[in-house]
Amino acid sequence: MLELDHVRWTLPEGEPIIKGVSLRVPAGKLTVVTGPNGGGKTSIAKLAAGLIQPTEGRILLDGTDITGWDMTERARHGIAYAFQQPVHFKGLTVRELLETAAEESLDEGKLCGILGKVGLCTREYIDRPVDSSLSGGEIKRIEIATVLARKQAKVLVFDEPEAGIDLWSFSSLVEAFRDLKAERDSALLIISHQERILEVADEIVVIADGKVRVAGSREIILPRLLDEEKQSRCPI
Ligand SMILES: Nc1ncnc2c1ncn2[C@@H]1O[C@H](COP(=O)(O)OP(=O)(O)OP(=O)(O)O)[C@@H](O)[C@H]1O
Repeated sequence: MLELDHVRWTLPEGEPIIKGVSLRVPAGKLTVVTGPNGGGKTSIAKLAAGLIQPTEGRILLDGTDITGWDMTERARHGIAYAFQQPVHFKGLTVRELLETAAEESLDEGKLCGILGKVGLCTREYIDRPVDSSLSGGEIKRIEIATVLARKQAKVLVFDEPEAGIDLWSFSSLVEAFRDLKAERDSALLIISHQERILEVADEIVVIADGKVRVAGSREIILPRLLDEEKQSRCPI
């Protein structure tokens, strides 16, 4: 389980962005963080992955205080993170990237299986270099695939996996999240605005203005959010 315990994150200039957030991402469950633009969702994902450090509060992994650990240390201990804006891994092919993530060599069948989950069904991708010859949507999907490939990961964090992804690939991705929940005991944290991702959540946390506005089971929170949306009101 990943826990944020009264976490605050303040910019060096003194502006508070995350204003005392506590949340739990239990193993074997899918927790979706949603809320209005600029509310602090990506900042929470970055705090979880160790890209930024809290100004106050603690971050715990299975009860161990990992607040001071950087991203590399957290990755080594099983926290995998797919960025909202994907990064390029210069000089690596798709195969090398996925094998590095999986920490084993993967045959074509396994590689295609992982790529198929993000809608990249053809074998031609396997030996392509991960560089600017790939489209933004392809890079994004390959990055998500590297997180899916990390079988040993305890915590998987996806920041807006829907961004820049076509409808067909998105459908595969929603199925991949369903499968992840069913097949693994990892804690899943997804930042998303998408109703179809909210529909597969176990828990939903609504973040606005750097605070948790409401949190609870999907059965309780989703109908409220959809009702607010119909009335074009902010979910707070
Ligand atoms: N490094 C930074 N410097 C200055 N402002 C920042 C920084 N990081 C985040 N912010 C600000 O903090 C607020 C929260 O940003 P964040 O990216 O966490 O929001 P979000 O909920 O993920 O938004 P979106 O839904 O648009 O992706 C925004 O107003 C953003 O401009």
